[in-house]
Amino acid sequence: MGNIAQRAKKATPTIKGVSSAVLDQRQLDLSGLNLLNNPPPKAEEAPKVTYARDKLLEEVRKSMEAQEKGLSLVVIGHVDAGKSTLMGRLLYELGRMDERTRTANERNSTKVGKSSFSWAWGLDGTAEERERGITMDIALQSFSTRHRLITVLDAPGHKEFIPNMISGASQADCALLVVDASTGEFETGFERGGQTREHLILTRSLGVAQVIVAVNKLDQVQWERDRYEDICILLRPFLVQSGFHPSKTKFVPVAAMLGVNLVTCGGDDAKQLREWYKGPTLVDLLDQLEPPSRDISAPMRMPISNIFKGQGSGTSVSGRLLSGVVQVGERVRILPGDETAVIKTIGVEEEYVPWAAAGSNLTLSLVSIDPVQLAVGSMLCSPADPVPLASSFTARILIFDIQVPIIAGAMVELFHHSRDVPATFSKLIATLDRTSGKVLKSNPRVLTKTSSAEVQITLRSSGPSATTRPIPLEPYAANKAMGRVLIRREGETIAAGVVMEILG
Ligand SMILES: Nc1nc2c(ncn2[C@@H]2O[C@H](COP(=O)(O)OP(=O)(O)OP(=O)(O)O)[C@@H](O)[C@H]2O)c(=O)[nH]1
Repeated sequence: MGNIAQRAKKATPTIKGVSSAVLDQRQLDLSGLNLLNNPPPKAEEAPKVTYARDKLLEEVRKSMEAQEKGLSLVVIGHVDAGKSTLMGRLLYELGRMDERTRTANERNSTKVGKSSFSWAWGLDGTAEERERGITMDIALQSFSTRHRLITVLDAPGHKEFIPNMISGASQADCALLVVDASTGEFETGFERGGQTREHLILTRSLGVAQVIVAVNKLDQVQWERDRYEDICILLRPFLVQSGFHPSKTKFVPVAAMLGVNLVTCGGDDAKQLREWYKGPTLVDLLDQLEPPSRDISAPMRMPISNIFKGQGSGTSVSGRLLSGVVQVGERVRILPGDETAVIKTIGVEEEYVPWAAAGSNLTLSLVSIDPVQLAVGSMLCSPADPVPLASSFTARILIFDIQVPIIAGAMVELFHHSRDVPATFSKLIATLDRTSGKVLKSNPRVLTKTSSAEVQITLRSSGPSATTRPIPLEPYAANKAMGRVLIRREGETIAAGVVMEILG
């Protein structure tokens, strides 16, 4: 959880329209999350809500119309494609990283003999990440373009961190795929087993429909136009096959380390690129991303993706608000379990706010709750409209390019937002036509690669003594963001699907 916790530690939020006396108290609360010089614990008072629900919805609608259009972006791609470098350099070019931080990053990365990672230094937060030169957790940053406020989730490229990547992609509206144009490197990432393919399929399966492909490290191939175009030609059909509409797929040539064509295509380093490229920069493309529609009138749903336990001054949780609205003082139910908590503060983008709407990535500090009741993967929801708990359900799934076919009884890992639980394909109900969804065969014996099927999935206990705990899950028809699942087996993603019916 390094990065987000660090961000909370660094953040000194201000509250729009709130007096400084209140601000001080709230700032104290935030520093309380990080336990450094905490004042002695005090009994927590639960604040009261400000708005009646109708008034709040009205307020949210008004403000959404007036606001900068916000969206969250997951940065995906094969290990070492240059994702962290690209984000570090982009933040610097946009004035989100100051010169002092940049020099410190450069000095620190050189000190440990990893000077080529200096741009990634600020994003790859933990000591282990820096030592290994890879991203393990999801780093959260934000920046503004002319028309958009973009929250960035920098996902780890390394194969063993795919579960973190799933957690990142399930919080995103759009994706930035970084590919390495160097000779042989694009091919390695794109081969079976490379993360370029897997990340794209996963991201699309989790509902992300727009993607920008940054073809990076063009300096390594002498800025060759042919190399850039060959990569686009190889990727286009694969993107369509993975379910990205061509109109929602954009390509851009860049060299992240040199800062070429991120914000501008000026300067000496970009001279060779300018000879043949006259198109938009990366930021131009980011600025044109379509903001997604937000489901604000649906019941509140927020899966917990991180927890920061305080000593005395409450506990904070972070995650994406999938649907609905929340406000300070509101009581929320935590599922699974019977507990409720009261929202004391809402942090969005290093600012405290009185309310937040679907689509925002939030840090909520909670009171009137014993922190042991909170777990990563638990769901916060409105007490009046709790999420159903499921230990068995039917789903329509799309099977990936697997080598070992799936049979009834196959043991798998089920991923739903930040949660993963052991499960079994308890029944193979039917194979389906991939396009029309019509039943091709009832009760099939096996499911083979790239087929579509309806199956029954049942959770199982993780050990002989453990009992199976149902998880909060909803049919896709009731709540799109709540009804998507991914299925993995032995470290490989084998299928993605949508929940049809909760059986119990
Ligand atoms: N020549 C060149 N090297 C680059 C460029 N962008 C990144 N690199 C180098 O590529 C290496 C990997 O960069 P990272 O940004 O750490 O890659 P990543 O995709 O974030 O890697 P993971 O976090 O491990 O998935 C570093 O040595 C960078 O300096 C570029 O535009 N040109």
